[in-house]
Amino acid sequence: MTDILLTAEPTLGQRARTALGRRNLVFVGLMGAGKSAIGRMVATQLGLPFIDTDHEIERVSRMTITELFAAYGENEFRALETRVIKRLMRGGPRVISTGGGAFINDNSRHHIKSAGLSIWLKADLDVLWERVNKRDHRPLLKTENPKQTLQDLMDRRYPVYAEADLTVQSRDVRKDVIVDEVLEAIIDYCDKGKPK
Ligand SMILES: Nc1ncnc2c1ncn2[C@@H]1O[C@H](COP(=O)(O)OP(=O)(O)OP(=O)(O)O)[C@@H](O)[C@H]1O
Ligand SMILES: O=C(O)C1=C[C@@H](O)[C@@H](O)[C@H](O)C1
Ligand SMILES: [Mg+2]
Repeated sequence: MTDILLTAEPTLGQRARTALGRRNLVFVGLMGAGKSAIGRMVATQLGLPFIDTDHEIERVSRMTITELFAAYGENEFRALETRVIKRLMRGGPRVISTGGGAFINDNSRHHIKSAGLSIWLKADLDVLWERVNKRDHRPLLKTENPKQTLQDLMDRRYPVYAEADLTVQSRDVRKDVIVDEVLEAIIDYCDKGKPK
């Protein structure tokens, strides 16, 4: 029994955890990419706490994101989002899923880059649309043509998300497939530059 334990290979999650070290792992990408769902599962595999910035903003403000946008507008929301991200990046390591616009904001992106390994969950329009059109709690998509709005956001934001350290393609496959690809990507990225 003891022999089996001593010779067991580390799991993908354990290898990724070692590679990550003290850094936070920060998920970025558009609404519906899977930052919250995949982020939570990755945190479990890494044995790290998970936090979602949208939830944290709602907790500290005691308002929903929709109420915040309606009462104070997007600029105030972004300022609050930056403060929350700055605070979260000081602690850790943990897995942090950000709201869709967080990495686009210069200040928030700066804080993320300074203390985190960022990972972009990239998805094409049809995958995103299929996921977000079922619920209507996203203020930026309350437009005449939300699918076109999503396309416009992709056009504007994808060049900025591309600045993330890692990219994993989010698509219509089981979530654990994406989780494993995230863990592999962390290991590959952190092993780069190490002598073989
Ligand atoms: N690989 C996947 N296969 C099927 N469904 C998925 C997959 N990844 C995520 N989903 C589902 O898509 C929906 C949107 O995912 P999620 O809420 O995690 O996106 P998000 O990136 O956090 O979006 P937002 O920026 O709006 O918070 C959820 O219902 C989630 O369960
Ligand atoms: O893409 C965005 O700008 C947003 C995404 C959501 O996660 C929320 O943070 C909010 O609805 C704004
Ligand atoms: Mg989310």
